Amino acid sequence: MNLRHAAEKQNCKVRERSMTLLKTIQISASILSADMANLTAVTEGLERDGLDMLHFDVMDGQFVPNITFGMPVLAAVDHCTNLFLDVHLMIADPIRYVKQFAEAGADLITFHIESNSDPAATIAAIHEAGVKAGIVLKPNTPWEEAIPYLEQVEVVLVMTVEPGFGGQSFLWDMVEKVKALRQYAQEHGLSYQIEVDGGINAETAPRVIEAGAEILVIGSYLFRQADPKAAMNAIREEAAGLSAQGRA
Ligand SMILES: O=C(CO)[C@H](O)[C@H](O)COP(=O)(O)O
Ligand SMILES: [Co+2]
Repeated sequence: MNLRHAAEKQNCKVRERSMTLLKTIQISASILSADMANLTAVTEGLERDGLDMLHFDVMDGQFVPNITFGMPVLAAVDHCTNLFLDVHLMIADPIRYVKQFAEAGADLITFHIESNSDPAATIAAIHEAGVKAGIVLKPNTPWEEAIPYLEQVEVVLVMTVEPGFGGQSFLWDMVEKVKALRQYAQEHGLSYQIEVDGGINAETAPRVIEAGAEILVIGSYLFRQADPKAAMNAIREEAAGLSAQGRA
């Protein structure tokens, strides 16, 4: 019995898979900072609060010096939520696991360009599995290394901390990388969305939005909030204000 079949036996509602990213600014909550013992309740609460996506940080202890969770956790959450599932693979040779993460419910799979799988083949495998594909750049990887793949991907994820751990401080130099990727998309008529991940909070969010980011991964900041809905709305209002001023 595969994971999807097994999870369907649970008494959870079946999620309608959304294959479109509709809103201008989307918030993807990194469950790395969530109360893992109460993941279903946390997910349901955030969905009610208007969250757009759930971000799964998959770490293997090889590509990054930390180990988190894999397909079984994704499959269990998939069958308890309608939220879009954003899977960030921080693993060696990610192409090996594309099919399994797709079967477990991923809507978007992002993988590191620095990993040892061929990026073009990995993007093709993700698309073949019926899932949106994205490439991830570590802070020290120049944005230009993404150029050969930018026509193929739906998302480019700019790491704004070193991958491996939640709760780190935002690397301000990454704002220029986001700007460069936004400018390249405009100049070449490309439609990839820019996602940022690491150290996003009320202070850093406006700066990355202004630079051109559309998907914000928020972990520790969101899960620290007494009122996550108010925190998400404040960031969206700030984004709307920047947009009205022509700054985003
Ligand atoms: O990919 C990640 C770490 O490798 C996490 O998604 C990221 O760090 C989010 O957590 P926080 O908002 O606490 O920085
Ligand atoms: Co992440």
